This record gives sequence, C-alpha cells and structure tokens, in this order.
Amino acid sequence: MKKPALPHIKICGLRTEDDVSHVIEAGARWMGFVHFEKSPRHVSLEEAEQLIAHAKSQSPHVETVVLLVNPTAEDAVKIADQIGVDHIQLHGQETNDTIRAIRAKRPTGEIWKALPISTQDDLKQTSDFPAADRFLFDAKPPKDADRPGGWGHSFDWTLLADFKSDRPWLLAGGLTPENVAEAVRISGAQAVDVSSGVEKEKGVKDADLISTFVSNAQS
Ligand SMILES: O=C(O)c1ccccc1N[C@@H]1O[C@H](COP(=O)(O)O)[C@@H](O)[C@H]1O
Repeated sequence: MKKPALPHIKICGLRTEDDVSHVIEAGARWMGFVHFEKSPRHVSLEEAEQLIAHAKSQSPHVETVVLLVNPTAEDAVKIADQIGVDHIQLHGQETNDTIRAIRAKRPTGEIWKALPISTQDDLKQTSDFPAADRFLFDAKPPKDADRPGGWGHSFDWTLLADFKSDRPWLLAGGLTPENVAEAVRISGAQAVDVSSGVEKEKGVKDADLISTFVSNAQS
C-alpha cells in the first residue's frame, strides 16, 4: 500500500536569524514573517528583507511567506517585491478582487487566503476566492481581538475530515508539538502552520519546540 505523503510544515512569526536557521535545520517547507504592527511577531520591512536574505543564503529550497492583514493590492505587491519574499499570505478580510489585482501585478509566487473557521459552513468561503492559490484554515479570533490570528486557539479538526477542495490548504490555529500528530490524523491535513505553539514566550520562538513540532507532525 502507498504510504501517505508527509505533511508540509510552515513555521510563522520568525523574528531573528537564529529562528530562520532553526526552521531550516528542522526541515520545514515554509517560513513566515508577520508584517502587522499589532502583532507581537511584527517585523519591519527592513528586518523581513534581511531575514529572507539570510534564509536564502542558508537554503535554496526553503520558501518564504509574508503575512499581511488587509493590505491594498498595491501595498502587498510593493512589500513583497521590496523584501524579496516568495509568497503572500492574506490574513484579514481581503476580497477576491484584491487577490486578482495582486496576481495581475505580481505573476510569480502564490497568494494564500486565511479563512476563520468554526463551522462546516465556514469552509464554503473557499468558493468566494477563485483567485487564491492556497487556503489556510485558522480558528476565529476572540471577540474584540486586535489581530485576526496568532492566538493559539484551535477549532474542531473533524470539520475537515471529509472536506474536498480544488486548491491545497494548511491547517492552522492552536497547533503544538503535543497535538499536531492528532490534528493531522483527524483533519487529513497535508500541510500545517504554527506560530504560538513553538514559542517559549509570546513572540519568542524556541528551537527545541520547532524541531519537535516538525518531527511530531511527520510522525
Ligand atoms: O501571529 C500573529 O500575531 C498573527 C497576527 C495577525 C494575523 C495572523 C497571525 N498569526 C497567524 O495565525 C495562525 C495561527 O497561529 P497560532 O499557531 O494559533 O499562534 C498562523 O498562521 C499564524 O501565523
């Protein structure tokens, strides 16, 4: 019988060159940089540019992602081009028109759309985004939250068990080294994303948690 492929992994919210090196050593496919001032993981464009250059100097394979919240299409393209990132993750209330406009100005790299999920019906939002290359399913943020993600909260993974999509997707929200294997088994996710679950304190990544997360996700 054919073995199922190992899930792909994204570690998000990196802020230092050490974080970048630890993610490469652990063997994750993607690394994410948050450019959103209200986030404890925010990096400036200059910092993101340096970290991405560092990543590319360490590994020709690792793919970089910038996380933006409600940017205009013009800003998203300008930012992505300035920092030299591969892919753009939109984590706010962006529309399909914004994704189309980004695509028109930036033909390379993927455009990801994060969607907040708490019910089966929420998964139908995918049909509102024909221009997105990849989806990221995250838990809904707390009421009155000042940022739309990175809360360490999970949603019901069984919602994804029979979900069929014409685009690839990542499972996110509240994943940790302890729960990621079960999350993959229950949801059938072929890719996972984590931020707070691999931090020793808010906004500070931990090398051991990163490497344990990657090996447990692929166990
Ligand atoms: O990490 C943040 O601060 C953040 C800010 C704004 C939007 C999204 C953010 N994080 C992303 O949310 C998911 C889940 O994170 P967690 O593992 O539950 O902490 C992930 O994609 C983060 O990168």
